[in-house]
Amino acid sequence: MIDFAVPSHLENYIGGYLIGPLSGKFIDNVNPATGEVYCQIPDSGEKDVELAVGAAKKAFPKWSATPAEERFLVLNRIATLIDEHRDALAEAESTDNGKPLWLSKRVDIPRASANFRFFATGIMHFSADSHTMEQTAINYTLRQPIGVVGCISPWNLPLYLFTWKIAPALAAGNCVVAKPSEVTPLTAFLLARICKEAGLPEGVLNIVHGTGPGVGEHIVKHPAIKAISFTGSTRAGERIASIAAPMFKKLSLELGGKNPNIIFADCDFGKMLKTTVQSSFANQGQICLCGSRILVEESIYEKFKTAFLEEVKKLKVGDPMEADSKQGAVVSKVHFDKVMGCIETAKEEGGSTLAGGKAVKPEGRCAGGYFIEPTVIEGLGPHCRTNLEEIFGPVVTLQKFSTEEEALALANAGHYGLSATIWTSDVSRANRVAMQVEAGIIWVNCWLLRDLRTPFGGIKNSGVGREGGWEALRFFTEAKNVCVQL
Ligand SMILES: NC(=O)c1ccc[n+]([C@@H]2O[C@H](COP(=O)([O-])OP(=O)(O)OC[C@H]3O[C@@H](n4cnc5c(N)ncnc54)[C@H](O)[C@@H]3O)[C@@H](O)[C@H]2O)c1
Ligand SMILES: O=C/C=C/C=C(\O)C(=O)O
Repeated sequence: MIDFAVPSHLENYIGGYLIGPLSGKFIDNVNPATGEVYCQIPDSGEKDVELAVGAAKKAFPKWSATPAEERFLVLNRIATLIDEHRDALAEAESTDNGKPLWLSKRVDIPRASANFRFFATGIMHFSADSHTMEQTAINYTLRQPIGVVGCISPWNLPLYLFTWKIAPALAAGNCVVAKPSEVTPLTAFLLARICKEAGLPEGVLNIVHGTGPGVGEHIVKHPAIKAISFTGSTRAGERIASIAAPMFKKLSLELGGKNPNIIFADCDFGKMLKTTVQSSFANQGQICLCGSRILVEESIYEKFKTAFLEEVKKLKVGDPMEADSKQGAVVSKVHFDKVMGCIETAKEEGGSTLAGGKAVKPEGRCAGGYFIEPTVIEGLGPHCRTNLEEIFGPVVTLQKFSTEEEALALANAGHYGLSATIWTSDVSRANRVAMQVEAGIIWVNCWLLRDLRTPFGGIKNSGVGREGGWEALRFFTEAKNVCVQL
């Protein structure tokens, strides 16, 4: 039986054991929907990372030599246990993060089990190349696990993104030192209990809780950790690259976005409208793929604006545990202040607030929580802070364009290049625009439709490297070519 009760103090998972931080220090963990502290998180440091690396190094020879079929079995058991305990995990995720419970149940937790299942099965099909030099030689390429790798994840999709890194790393035969966000550590802690129950050998996965500077940087700096997979802000990505690059570590950086949602007049208006409400405000706008810059063709601009505002005003913001709350709380007081500050900046820059713009104060249990109205801003050009900087909250802007060239110029303004959505029923235009938008992920007439086999990642300041499918398994392995003369 796995215990899903939340203890007063979360623990690290090192060498197969759940243990407190060596310093004995903890950080408050706040429920953002109520503003109340509900448990303590280890404030781990360099020594805890050292312990975790030691455990991972010790486990590596055996785990890397374990047949893929056996790695499949244990990772698949983890997937099954996540599914079996979906409700408890979803409740933990929503309590920790503030997102609606229905969203955790429908998206976050099912995706976490899918990540394990996908890479568990994937590793049994993973293969490498061979190149024949006619009559002369044959080259074959080995794909060997790297050793100990580091995985660092953010707070917006906590278990979803944590497992998206850990699963391919483990499937490929590596041992992992992982750090979830200190803002949302609970489901990673519960995952440790699941891994024990599933029979994951000790030391194969180690989870160290704590802050970016306290734990994350020590993972990045550790000489025995040969690859870092990081998802988070562009600023932290820069810092990580500055440490890891001179050490010649493999790096995968999934960073911020300021994604355009390009709406042409010939689109399926109803479908576009429904999806645009989601791509703007799902998870309180705290998804790196949210389309925060809505670009609309002039001829339908007014029609779109009226219909969109009508839908946005219907979105109920409130207690994440209530089934009719379309939006819950943003993740923390710090983030609440940041997003409210961005709304102020938009006003100072001359933007008009068409919807939202204010904090929401629900009655009862959530009176002390961090809730923000879905906010729509108009009247700002592409080069202001509001349209250049990632807000990562329930705030979108509207801009209009009259030609395809203008749409592209607006879409490509700025330094990010993560994703884009294109709405049109002209297939040639969809392909033409997709070719020219500067982003790593393009959706045509849909949003966040995910096939886990596809390469996932951004260009420009949105990161380097790709996750997903073979890309992830290639990232977590070293290619070694063997050339045999015939
Ligand atoms: N591209 C993607 O796939 C993707 C996905 C989700 C979130 N994000 C981005 O993440 C950001 C929001 O998440 P966040 O606020 O948790 O990001 P963050 O960069 O503050 O933190 C992410 C993680 O990195 C750790 N960290 C922070 N500083 C570090 C350092 N110097 N060294 C090592 N680790 C460090 C944090 O403790 C946390 O675990 C947004 O910018 C969002 O766009 C990107
Ligand atoms: O907030 C960022 C969302 C990232 C999503 C994925 O990495 C994914 O769907 O695989």
